[in-house]
Amino acid sequence: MSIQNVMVIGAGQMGSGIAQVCAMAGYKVYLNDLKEEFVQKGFASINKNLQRQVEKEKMTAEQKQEILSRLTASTDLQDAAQTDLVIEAAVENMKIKSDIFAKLDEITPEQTILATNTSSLPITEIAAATKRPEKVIGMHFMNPVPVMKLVEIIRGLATSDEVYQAIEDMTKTLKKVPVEVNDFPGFVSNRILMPMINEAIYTLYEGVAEKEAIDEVMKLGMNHPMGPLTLADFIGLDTCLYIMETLHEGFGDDKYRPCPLLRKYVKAGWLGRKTGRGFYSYEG
Ligand SMILES: CC(=O)CC(=O)SCCNC(=O)CCNC(=O)[C@H](O)C(C)(C)COP(=O)(O)OP(=O)(O)OC[C@H]1O[C@@H](n2cnc3c(N)ncnc32)[C@H](O)[C@@H]1OP(=O)(O)O
Ligand SMILES: NC(=O)C1=CN([C@@H]2O[C@H](COP(=O)(O)OP(=O)(O)OC[C@H]3O[C@@H](n4cnc5c(N)ncnc54)[C@H](OP(=O)(O)O)[C@@H]3O)[C@@H](O)[C@H]2O)C=CC1
Repeated sequence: MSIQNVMVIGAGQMGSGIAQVCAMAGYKVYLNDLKEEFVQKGFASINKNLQRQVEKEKMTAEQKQEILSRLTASTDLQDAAQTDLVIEAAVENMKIKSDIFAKLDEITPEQTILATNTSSLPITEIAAATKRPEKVIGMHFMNPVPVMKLVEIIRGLATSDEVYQAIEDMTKTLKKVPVEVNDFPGFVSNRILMPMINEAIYTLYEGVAEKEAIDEVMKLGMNHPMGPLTLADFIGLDTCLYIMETLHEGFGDDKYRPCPLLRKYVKAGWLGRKTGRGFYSYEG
C-alpha cells in the first residue's frame, strides 16, 4: 500500500497540525473544511508555525515554501477521489463522522485507507458507516501535533493487518511514535487523561481551590507541563465534554459523569483558547 496523496478533513487545531506534519514529511495534502474561510484559518496557523521555524533557523525560507506548495485547499469532499489516505479531524460527533465516512466510501477508490483522529469514539462504529471496515482505522494525534510525538493507533474490530501496518509505517515517516491500542471508549490516552481533567473541574466547582491554585499544584507538584484547567482550555472544552460523554455512555459507569461546570461553560460558548474564553481569558 503506497501512500502519497492525503486528505485531512477539518482545518481546526488538529486538522491543520496533521496537514502540516504530513506536508513536512513530503506527502501531497488536501486540507478540507466546510468553508474556504476555515481552510484559510488552518493555512494561516501552518504558515505561522513554519515561519517560527524559519526565524529560529531550523528551516530555510525555501523549505517552508516547498512544504506550503504541497498543501491544497479543499471545500469539496470529491477531492478525496485523488487520495490514498484520508485522515478525518472534524468535530467529535458520531453522526458527523459517520456521515463523512459514508460519503468517503462512495467517493474514494477502493484501496484508499480511511483514518479518523477521533479522541474517544468507537472506530468499529465509524467503520460500520462504510462497506470497507477493514480499511478504517484510528490515528489519534496529540495536540499540538507538530510537537507531540505520540500517535495512538486504534484497530477497529475489522481493521486488516495490512492496513494497520501501512498506517504504522506512515506514522513513522511523520517522525512520530505509533502505539497500538484496542477499540474501547477513550482508548488509553483519554480514558486516563480526561477523568483527571474532569476531577480538576469538580475541584474548582466544589470550591476546594482557585483555578490558578489547582493548576499550580499539578504543575509544580506533579511536573505536568500545563495544569489540567489550562490543558482543558487548550484541548477545547467542547471536545473535553464530548469525550467525557463518550466514556460515561460507553462504560455506563457514573465515575465518568461530566462535571456540571464543564457543561455550563460549553453551553455558554466558553470553549477555551479557540473562542478566547474558557477557565481563563485569552482575549487581546
Ligand atoms: C484530547 C486528546 O484527544 C489528546 C490530546 O491531545 S491531550 C493534550 C496532549 N498535550 C499536552 O498534554 C500538552 C501539554 N503541554 C506541553 O507539552 C507544553 O506546554 C507545550 C509543548 C504545548 C508548549 O511547551 P513550552 O515549553 O511551554 O513552550 P515553548 O517553549 O514555547 O514551545 C516548545 C516548542 O513547541 C512549539 N510549540 C508550542 N506550542 C505550539 C503550538 N500550539 N503549535 C505548534 N508548535 C508549538 C514551539 O515552537 C517550540 O518549538 P521548538 O522546540 O522547535 O522551538
Ligand atoms: N483538541 C484536541 O486536543 C484533540 C482533538 N482531537 C480530535 O480531533 C477532532 C478535531 O478536534 P479539534 O481540531 O480540536 O476541533 P476544532 O473545533 O478546532 O476543529 C474542527 C474543524 O472541523 C470542521 N468541521 C466540522 N464538521 C465538518 C465536516 N462535516 N466536514 C469538514 N469539516 C468539518 C469545523 O468547522 P466548524 O467550525 O464549522 O464546525 C472545524 O473547522 C475531534 O474529533 C477531536 O476529538 C484529537 C486529539 C486532540
